[in-house]
Amino acid sequence: MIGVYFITDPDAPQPVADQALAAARGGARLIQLRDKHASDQDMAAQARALMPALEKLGAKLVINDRVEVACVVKAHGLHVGQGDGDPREIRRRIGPDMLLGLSVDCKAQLCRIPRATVSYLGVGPVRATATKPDHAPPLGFERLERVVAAAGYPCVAIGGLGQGDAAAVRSAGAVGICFVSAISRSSDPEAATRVLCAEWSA
Ligand SMILES: Cc1ncc(COP(=O)(O)OP(=O)(O)O)c(N)n1
Ligand SMILES: Cc1ncsc1CCOP(=O)(O)O
Ligand SMILES: [Mg+2]
Repeated sequence: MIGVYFITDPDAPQPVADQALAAARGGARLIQLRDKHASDQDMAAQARALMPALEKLGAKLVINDRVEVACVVKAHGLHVGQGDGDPREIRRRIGPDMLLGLSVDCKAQLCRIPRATVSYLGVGPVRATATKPDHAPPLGFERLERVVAAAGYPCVAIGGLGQGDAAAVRSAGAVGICFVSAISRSSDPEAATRVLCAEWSA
């Protein structure tokens, strides 16, 4: 069970490091560092600074998109999308032990996943979201359930999710629920994460 998974938001009021630590203190077990504009060097420095503190809090750090950064900092995980490269080649580069997440936005993408490469799937967006302006058409909860049922991999739901959604995501069969703005844009990200974790565990 993955549980609550937080992705950092460089456009939110609080610094990314504060968001990540607050989410981990609030109970998120996976924290993804996502910044479309940071240099690899800045991303690696941010990751190196965060990893020991996150580990102490029982959380793992996942790098978004940047295979090289994930390798250099020996991150716990890497998350890539459909357009971010061949998962088999990415698995070869990161080695057998690092978590590898892959985004899926429809059932048709499932049969193209190379066997024994991916650790989990990020399925969504469930709803439309301003956090990712280039997102695929929203799935809704019914199609989420159908994708999860057909996946054959542990799935986390993502996109437009917030308080009140955990029960529907769990009943769709997902093993985790992923948030950006529900945590990053809260006035108290740690407290917001606690509420989301309590809902997930209820
Ligand atoms: C857990 C999780 N699921 C999906 C995504 C989206 O990844 P991607 O499609 O590569 O889009 P970007 O995040 O790179 O804009 C994700 N990051 N995390
Ligand atoms: C990165 C990503 N991939 C699909 S939707 C999304 C953003 C989700 O952000 P929010 O939780 O604020 O809707
Ligand atoms: Mg990507």
